[in-house]
Amino acid sequence: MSDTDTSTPAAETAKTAEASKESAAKDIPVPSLGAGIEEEREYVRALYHRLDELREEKEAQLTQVRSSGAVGTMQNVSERDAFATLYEDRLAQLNAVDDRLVFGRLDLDTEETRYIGRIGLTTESRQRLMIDWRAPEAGVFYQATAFDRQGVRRRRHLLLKRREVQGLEDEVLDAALLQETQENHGDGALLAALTARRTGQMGDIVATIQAEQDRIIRADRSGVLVVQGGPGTGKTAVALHRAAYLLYAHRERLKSAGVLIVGPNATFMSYVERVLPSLGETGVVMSSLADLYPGVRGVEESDPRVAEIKGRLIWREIIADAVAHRKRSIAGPRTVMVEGAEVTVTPKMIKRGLERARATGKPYNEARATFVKVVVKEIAEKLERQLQKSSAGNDADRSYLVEDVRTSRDVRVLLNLCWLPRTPQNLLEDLFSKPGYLADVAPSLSEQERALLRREPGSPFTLADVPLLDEAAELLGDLDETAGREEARQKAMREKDLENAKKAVENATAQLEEMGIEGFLNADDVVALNTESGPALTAAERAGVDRTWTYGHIVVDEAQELSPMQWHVLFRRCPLKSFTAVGDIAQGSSPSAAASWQEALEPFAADRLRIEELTVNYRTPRIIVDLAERVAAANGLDTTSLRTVREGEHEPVIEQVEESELVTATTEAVTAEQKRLGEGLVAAIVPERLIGAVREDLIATFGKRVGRGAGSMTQDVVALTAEEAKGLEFDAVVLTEPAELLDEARGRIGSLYVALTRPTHALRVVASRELPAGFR
Ligand SMILES: Nc1ncnc2c1ncn2[C@@H]1O[C@H](COP(=O)(O)OP(=O)(O)OP(=O)(O)O)[C@@H](O)[C@H]1O
Repeated sequence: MSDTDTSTPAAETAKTAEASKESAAKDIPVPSLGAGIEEEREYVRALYHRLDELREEKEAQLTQVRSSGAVGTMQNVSERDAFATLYEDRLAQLNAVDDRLVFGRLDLDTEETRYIGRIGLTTESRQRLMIDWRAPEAGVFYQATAFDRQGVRRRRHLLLKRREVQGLEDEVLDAALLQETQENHGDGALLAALTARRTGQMGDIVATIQAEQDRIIRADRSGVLVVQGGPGTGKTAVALHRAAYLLYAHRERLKSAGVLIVGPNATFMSYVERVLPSLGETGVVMSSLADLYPGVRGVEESDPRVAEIKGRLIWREIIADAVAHRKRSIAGPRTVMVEGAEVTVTPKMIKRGLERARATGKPYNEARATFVKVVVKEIAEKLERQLQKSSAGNDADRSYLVEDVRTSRDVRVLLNLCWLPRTPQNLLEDLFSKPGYLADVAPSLSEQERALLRREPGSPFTLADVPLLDEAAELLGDLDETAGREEARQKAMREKDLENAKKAVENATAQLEEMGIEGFLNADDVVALNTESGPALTAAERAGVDRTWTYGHIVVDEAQELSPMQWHVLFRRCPLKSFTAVGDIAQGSSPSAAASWQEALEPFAADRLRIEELTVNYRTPRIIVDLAERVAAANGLDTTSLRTVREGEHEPVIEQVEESELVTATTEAVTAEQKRLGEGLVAAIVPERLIGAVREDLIATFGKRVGRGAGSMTQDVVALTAEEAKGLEFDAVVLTEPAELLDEARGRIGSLYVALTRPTHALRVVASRELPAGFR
């Protein structure tokens, strides 16, 4: 296809007919039911050939569109940018799905064969080569069982390494077929995935999604879906695949509104960041709870009591009162100087301004603009009357007076005294550094609680401050009253440009489809991608920097940790209340962690709550889960007993050492695990107090192989606190001084339970103190 093709419609039709005759002859033969690995390899090569072809086409189109001022029917720069964005997006998607492009094959009762892969692919002549895993026709690949075949005779897993088929795994569901074909047995695709070495970066599970997970992934978008599941049951994996599924099934709506994925911290976000791109989806916003307020990264709140207080919903009222508190009239008349003239401002004049501003119903800073306008006008009129009087009725034009009043220093001071312009940051800073102010607006907090909140001005904002900043921003509104107008003007201009772009894309849609790949952006998507902020920013990028952006869906991981205020902020960002929240009530360790999902979500979505449960642990072997469950039970934590996929080969090892040896013993334990595994990722989970020393000691032994947080491919040793280990997993874990981890969490067993369930293969405990109950 060429954007500059000027052939007549008749000539075009003739050409297309010829082309499809030619390509029909080139239909790619689908390997038969009895096909072995060589035939499958050939087919997979054909799939990659098609992928490469599409990629080349896209690259050529992109080069062409970039190098030309205006192409074909495109009339302006905006159109060109829209096309460039479209091609770049598609190219990024085609590149992202290269690794293990295809993973499944279905043979059906109808004799139809379907290949299942990361995206849908068709030839130019519309032969369907591969189906997107999210398409309805692919659903049976995950759902069919021997008891409920759903028309499936055989499910075949194609095990690829990069582009190469390395093996086949067959599950024959139709008994009659067992006689006819030779089954390919192996380790099992699922087991192979589960025992594979960890890299420090989460991978997708698209090839081996299990039926109970698939049902959740494809569940209806509306309402709040809570997925409760013990450690390692695939909650994070399911949440991310669900985001990809929803983007596929509701592309129109979600591509422009965006999907937000929220996780507990930056380490976790970088652990999961590659999953969605590997599924061909890039249009999501990922944010940790600390980053939800643009421009601020909340630091850890060091006192859990403070975090708990700041998590309460009463802050909606406290902040509303704090905002209202800074509006007041004056006690008596005040004289101000305007360009050498004295004017007396009366409380009545101020009151009229306050009332008019209040009547606008706008947020604080925006209503202040009305207040300023009204009072300035009142003063100017009074001044004019005075001048008229003193110049004996001289009716000269005195329209300049308004500007004189506005710029008078006295007037500005007076206006600020009555109605101070505020930012969320300075409002919070005042609340926490001025005890009198807090006492006035937060009578519901005890004196002791207020004392705990006290801090010096200039202290960094914390994780627990983030929702309070957001609440304040909502009530304060935009500080710069002119910003909105300029934005509106630019928006109108862009809308006009984009209407043209949309027309151009529509013209080309038919041709785009012929490129043979499903799920292309349509004209609306292109417009949506470009509206308001120009072609350089995608919807996701714009949403990420805009606090007031409302999303089409929000996914929350480790949702049990959220405080009521954090939920409050998230619900504001999705007025549709379309949520997927995954977590484990038993793993709760934050001071605001909820005791039940109902309790956590009732204030926001009582009638829209659905709870699903995942019950199989895919990560941790039985022998380690047994220990974790024993420790949990002995410490009064109520966990549902998990089924596990693997028994495990390595019994947990417990070493008792002297206090002074803790650090070196940790390094030795890491070394021992490294040796035992041969290759893989080993984590030392240690108390906060020891993290620095352990890291240093590990670096002395392992050098650059040591990383903190989610390691990259080259880092195979990491040292973290229990809090940081949340949601992550490692081939082996060395757990240092569990009794201290329990102290750190003020006796809450949740984070120790989390630490014990991180390994995929082995666990070693190093302790100097007495072990918490349940370890022996
Ligand atoms: N169907 C599956 N196929 C292959 N691997 C899977 C499957 N389901 C889960 N896993 C793997 O199991 C591990 C645990 O999954 P995940 O991290 O999503 O669990 P989780 O429930 O979020 O755990 P936690 O609550 O302990 O953080 C991951 O390595 C994931 O890739």
